[in-house]
Amino acid sequence: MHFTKMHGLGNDYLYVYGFPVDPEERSIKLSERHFGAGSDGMIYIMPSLKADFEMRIFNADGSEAMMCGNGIRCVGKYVYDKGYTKKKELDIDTKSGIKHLSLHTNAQNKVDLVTVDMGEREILDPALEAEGHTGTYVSMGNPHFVLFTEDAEAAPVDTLGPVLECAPQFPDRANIEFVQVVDEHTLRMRVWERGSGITMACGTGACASVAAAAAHHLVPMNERIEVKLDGGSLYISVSDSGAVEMTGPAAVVYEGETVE
Ligand SMILES: N[C@@H](CCC[C@H](N)C(=O)O)C(=O)O
Repeated sequence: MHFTKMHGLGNDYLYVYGFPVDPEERSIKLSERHFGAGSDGMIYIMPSLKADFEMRIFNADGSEAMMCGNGIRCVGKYVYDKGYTKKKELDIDTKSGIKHLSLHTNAQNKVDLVTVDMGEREILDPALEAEGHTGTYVSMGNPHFVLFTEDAEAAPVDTLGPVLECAPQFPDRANIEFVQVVDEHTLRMRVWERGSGITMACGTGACASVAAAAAHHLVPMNERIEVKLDGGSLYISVSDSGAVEMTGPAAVVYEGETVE
């Protein structure tokens, strides 16, 4: 099986054109960082009758995700740079609906930045208590629990993250974001991702964090907010109606072949 390892701010997935019979097992095996290729999961790209392409996302533990913000930007780069499309305005079908992408190209006509219409955020509970911690429960198509903290660097991401991921309040588990408000246009976020653990960035998590911060009037609506992640920055805005737009980079690491 041919794959392309790509990343969005260090959130790395193996991208495959097509869909295998055993996506869960492949993701567990190939994502493993010592015995596999090493990734936060796998993303499959396919033709679609409803949109330009379809994507399916599998976390490193084999669970399927509804949406991936960093992944969808890489899908845009994958299909354009490899010549599957000449369009720079694209619709991608995901398990959480069709998302619109605007591709930005460099002097070599390669995609380096992608803007995504992420659809509407849903604030499921502005002040949910789980395991003694109060946070904002947000859906970006996938579930996020956003905790505001004074110091994101000191947040216990590796110990509290897995506990909250599996808290009884989240029957489908949840992605956990630890967010510090730096100023009214800047957030610092660290993340524990459902099914993958600590990652260097989470696009839907960054969108959920800005949505939660806007809901609590910590950042303005309708303005670009910088979210600083371990792997770099995303730029996100939330409109009055709750529509979320995200802009960030997409990059190739290498092309690979599995040995069956
Ligand atoms: N890294 C992603 C989110 C991937 C899916 C997530 N772990 C889930 O299970 O919902 C992103 O960039 O959004």
